[in-house]
Amino acid sequence: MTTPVTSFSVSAWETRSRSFRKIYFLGKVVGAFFLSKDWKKAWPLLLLCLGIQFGGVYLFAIETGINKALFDALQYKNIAVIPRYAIEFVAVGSLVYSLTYFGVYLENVLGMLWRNKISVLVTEAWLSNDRFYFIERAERVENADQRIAEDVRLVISGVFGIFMGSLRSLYSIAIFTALLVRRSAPVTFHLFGHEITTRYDIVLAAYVTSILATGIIFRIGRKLTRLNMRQQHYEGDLRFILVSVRKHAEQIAFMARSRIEHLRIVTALSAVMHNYFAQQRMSVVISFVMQIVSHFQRVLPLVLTIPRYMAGRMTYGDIMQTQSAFQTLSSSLTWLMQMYPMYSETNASFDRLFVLFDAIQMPEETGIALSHTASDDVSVSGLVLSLPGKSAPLLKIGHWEIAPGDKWVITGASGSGKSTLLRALAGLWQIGEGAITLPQDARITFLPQLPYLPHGTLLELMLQTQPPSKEARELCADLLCQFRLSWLVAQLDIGGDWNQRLSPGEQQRFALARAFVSPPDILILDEATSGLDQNTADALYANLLARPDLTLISVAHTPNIVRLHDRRLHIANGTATLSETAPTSPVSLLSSNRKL
Ligand SMILES: Nc1ncnc2c1ncn2[C@@H]1O[C@H](COP(=O)(O)OP(=O)(O)OP(=O)(O)O)[C@@H](O)[C@H]1O
Repeated sequence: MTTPVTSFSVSAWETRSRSFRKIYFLGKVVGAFFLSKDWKKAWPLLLLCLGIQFGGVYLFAIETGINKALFDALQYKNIAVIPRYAIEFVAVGSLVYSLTYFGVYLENVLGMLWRNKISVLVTEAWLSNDRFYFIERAERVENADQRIAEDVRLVISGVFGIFMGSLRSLYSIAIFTALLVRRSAPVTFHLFGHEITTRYDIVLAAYVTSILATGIIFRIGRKLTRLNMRQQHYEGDLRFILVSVRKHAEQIAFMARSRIEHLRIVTALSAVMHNYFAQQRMSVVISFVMQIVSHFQRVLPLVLTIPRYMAGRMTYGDIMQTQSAFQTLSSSLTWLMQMYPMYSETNASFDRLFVLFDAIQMPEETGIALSHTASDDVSVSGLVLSLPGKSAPLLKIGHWEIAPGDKWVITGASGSGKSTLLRALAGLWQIGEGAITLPQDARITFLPQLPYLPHGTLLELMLQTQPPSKEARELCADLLCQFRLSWLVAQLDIGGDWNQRLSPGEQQRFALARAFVSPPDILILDEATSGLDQNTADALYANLLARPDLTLISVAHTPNIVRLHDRRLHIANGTATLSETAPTSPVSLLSSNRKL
């Protein structure tokens, strides 16, 4: 049983409750950036962002004071001080706006650094110990790619936005509530038969209207949140279909399925469009309600302060300052209360990301012990391969010993478990029981039926992580010639999608050539020459068999390939039997094909 050893590892993960695991993951998302060696970048940036936020709110409060003084000077025709206040107003206003934009820039930088860190860690955890393979094979998580690319971004921007927005709103509420307390007057009203008197009429008006506005918007907004989430889902479905058409272009073209695919795309597009229209209708309603509320909140402080102005208890500047403070307080209160939709969207993304993380951390159900020893032999004993959710075993092998230089072929009917056995040897199939030991110092290379050729030049694809030295280039050229791809030597530096350009048989030859850039001690082939004609397959096998130190384990169906091996593991009725192969010695082939 293996637990992924990653920067996110935690012991006995599966024994913890889901809530614990979620909180742990949230702690990791925050701690992996702010408590890691990145703290030297993270904390100064965060403190700078907070300073700018608080400074901006504080300066805005000062700006409202200057604004008041300016209007008071106008009211009392005190012309001499007007230029000074006007300059101060422009200077402080410019500073507020500059700080706001600089703050947004810094927040974006911090958000991107944080997102990058978490994406790197999640990707590392996903790719470590072949977790991505087990998760895909068991179909445990859908669209892992989308979760890494999209949900990390949404979670970071959501968590950061909620944190910064809440602090800014709380500070703003404190400052502008204090300011409005000074402008408020006593008011008496009746509520549920009780007479209530408060000294803070303007403050009360701001809180009550904000709560009411939030209630209305929240009611309508819940539907919008659902529509937003559905939109993401529909967009994801559309992307998935388009990617799958691109990936399976040839199969679709041969099957003449383009009309069906077109219909699938049109249906997915239609779901995107209809949901988008519903989303837009709801957005218009919400914007309309918000505009009305905001107009009302602009007029309300005037309604409350004008009688005091008329009675000479307030200046014109007081009215202007009160109105501005009232609007800022209302929008801060409303923001704080409207945080719920943002929270629910962030929570939905967090949940999706957590499901992936959880799947990565969960150890595989396993009974097969794979270990590495100092022995040169590969040894299999008491092996039982099972399928998920099925009690009847797929395949049983009592004892199987593979000595260095052995050439084994695995045969059996389709679906008998040949590839599954190879997966078990590679540590990619652990369901069952028994033990497999592999030589610890041997280089083992597995070749599936079709190789993985990501975008790149042929030289990059061949060398993988090795540096492209002159010797390495010569070796690649020689191997391409050995495996009958001499025409590719001139194209070593050409990049592109070689999976598309090369025929399956050429891809198989390329994979064999690539395998010998770092020559393996044990080469395991899963029908890795199935796309070749008999002569070419024979010749390539002759090349492999001519390497006496190379241990070869091949899955093959064709008798000519089977005959080339000196030992055979045959699977029938769920049981493996070991034997020598037919007497056709590969030696004659070797002599005629020694140089391919
Ligand atoms: N992830 C899985 N979940 C459930 N069943 C699986 C899974 N992977 C393989 N199987 C089943 O295990 C059986 C053996 O599959 P395997 O690929 O090993 O057969 P094979 O002998 O290599 O077949 P072929 O010669 O056609 O390649 C098949 O019935 C297959 O459907």
